Amino acid sequence: MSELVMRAEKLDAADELRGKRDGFVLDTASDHAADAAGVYLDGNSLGALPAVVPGRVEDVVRRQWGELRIRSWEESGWWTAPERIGDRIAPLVGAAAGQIVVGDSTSVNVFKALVGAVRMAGDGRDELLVDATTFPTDGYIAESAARMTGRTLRPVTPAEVPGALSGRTAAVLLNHVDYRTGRLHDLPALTAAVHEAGALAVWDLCHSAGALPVELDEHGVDLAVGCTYKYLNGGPGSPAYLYVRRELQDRFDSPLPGWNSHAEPFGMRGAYEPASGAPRGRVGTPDILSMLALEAALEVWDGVPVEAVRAKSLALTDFFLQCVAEYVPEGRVECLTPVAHAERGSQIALRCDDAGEVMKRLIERGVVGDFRAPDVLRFGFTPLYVGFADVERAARVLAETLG
Ligand SMILES: Cc1ncc(COP(=O)(O)O)c(C=O)c1O
Ligand SMILES: Nc1c(O)cccc1C(=O)C[C@H](N)C(=O)O
Repeated sequence: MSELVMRAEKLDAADELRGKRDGFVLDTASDHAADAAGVYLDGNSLGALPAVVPGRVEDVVRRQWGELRIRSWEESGWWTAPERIGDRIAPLVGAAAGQIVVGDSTSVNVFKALVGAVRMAGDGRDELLVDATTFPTDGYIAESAARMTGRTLRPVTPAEVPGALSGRTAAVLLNHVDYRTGRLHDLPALTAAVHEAGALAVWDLCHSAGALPVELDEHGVDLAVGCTYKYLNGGPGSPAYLYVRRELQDRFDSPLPGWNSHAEPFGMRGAYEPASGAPRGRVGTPDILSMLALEAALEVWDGVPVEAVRAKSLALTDFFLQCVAEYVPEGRVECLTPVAHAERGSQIALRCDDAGEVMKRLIERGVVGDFRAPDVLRFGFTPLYVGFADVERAARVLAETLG
């Protein structure tokens, strides 16, 4: 047995989150060739299925919808689900209750948050800064938000943000973890710099929530958005969330003031009067089936401290880098993810010229990561269900695939 295989066994034996894996539906050895039983390293795109979800969805469909029908808006708690589930996500992102609402896609929430931030910043500030390296949807929406609010959009890298801030800056949209490289940005320092300039900080948490501590309240983040289908395992297209810091809630002027965000939705009034608190971020009728699947999925977090998840995440990515260094011939791949823990999220991105082909072959052998154009192999490590033996096997199969 190789030294790395033995090391993986030891690390797995000492892993306090080991038992959490049983709470997920994952491949077993019999699904694949014995030497490459499914290793799922794509939870940074779509989290695996928590075992409690199918039964819950069945109950929501058959009993809550099929039998209770319209009564379920009250009796099954459908109407209040967006805030209730927001409060379930809150501790995972360091937020006190009452500040997060779940619903719509991340893209839609980026729009609400950015336009809301610009409106709160006031008329004198005519610039909007956006992370130039962002996942494309954030950039597209920021461009539209700037155009609609009459602001100028300035794309800058996160490192350039402090130098780009001025009295003209209304708001800044940043990513906590870069979707491509897995680089973790300094949320406390960047938020403080944005505040120093008198602007609002809006963070996209898609690649950090559920993988590492976020501490929104502690660092005074103004608004934040995130998806729930990656490290929160809510399922394909599960609803996203919007955080508006408590002190800003009364000033938040949503650009999508649908009837669900009205102070009295069933008053059916012609004049709009916004609800107070987190419900002000709602728009229209919530997507109950996805929303309640997410609520069930979040049960896997019961009793799991985010700090333990972070510690395991770093141990997994450290071990992957060690295995890659050991198995893959030098120079064949280039690691784009920072080695420093303070700068690393929960994924490793490796650059190689034939990345698209390599990922295809890896997936054929049961090691599932993903390819991001033009030349990046991405491997996401979800601490709740990825183990150290998986990591060793993935690196070994990668080396064999690279030839
Ligand atoms: C950083 C980031 N923002 C936004 C999105 C997606 O937004 P949406 O949920 O609207 O598809 C993703 C991934 O799809 C992402 O990685
Ligand atoms: N949301 C996705 C989808 O609907 C299809 C395929 C992939 C996704 C993703 O989430 C991509 C992901 N945000 C990324 O970091 O690349």
